[in-house]
Amino acid sequence: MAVKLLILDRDGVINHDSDAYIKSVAEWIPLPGSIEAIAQLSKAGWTVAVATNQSGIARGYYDLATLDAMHARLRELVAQQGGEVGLIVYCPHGPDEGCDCRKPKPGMLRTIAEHYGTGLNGLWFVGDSLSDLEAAKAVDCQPILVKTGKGEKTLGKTLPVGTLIFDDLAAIAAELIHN
Ligand SMILES: O=P(O)(O)OC[C@@H](O)[C@H]1O[C@@H](OP(=O)(O)O)[C@@H](O)[C@@H](O)[C@@H]1O
Ligand SMILES: [Mg+2]
Ligand SMILES: [Zn+2]
Repeated sequence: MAVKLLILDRDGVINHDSDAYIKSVAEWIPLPGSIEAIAQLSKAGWTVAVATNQSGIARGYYDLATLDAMHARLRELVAQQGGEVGLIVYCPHGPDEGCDCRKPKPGMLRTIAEHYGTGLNGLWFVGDSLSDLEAAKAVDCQPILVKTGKGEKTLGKTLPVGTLIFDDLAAIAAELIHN
């Protein structure tokens, strides 16, 4: 039986993104339909995990307490709709630190798969940036591009072979729940 585990990028997929980074809970604003989509998936038996680059920590734009508060808010909103959010993994490092977790490296995807005791092959990883899709490809996940956030801009780039494209997270939930 296929593992019902969906991995999501955060900024630009779950919530609005900003070139000025998302620096506070007040700036962390869900995209239309994203909370409902996560709740519906959860109630349909899917585990929804998150893998997010958060270089704003390394850059000093916000601290870990603020980042945790954003994720508590996400969990609270999904719980209000009767669903739950699974493991949230973030990379707090800057681009020049050479860590193993910053996308396009697949370290966070590996962490999530190990946490749930599953392989990565074919797991859907949903992102709005090319680095998300490249991370997916690196570990044989299925790269999924949404047009929200930076997705429209990413559409203009050369995408990994096999990338599937959806308008938004709601469309992905509809596809996974009803097929
Ligand atoms: O989309 P996810 O991975 O959830 O998070 C992306 C954020 O960490 C930020 O990533 C930054 O990229 P750099 O980290 O500066 O290259 C910029 O793209 C920001 O606009 C964006 O808010
Ligand atoms: Mg993103
Ligand atoms: Zn890292």
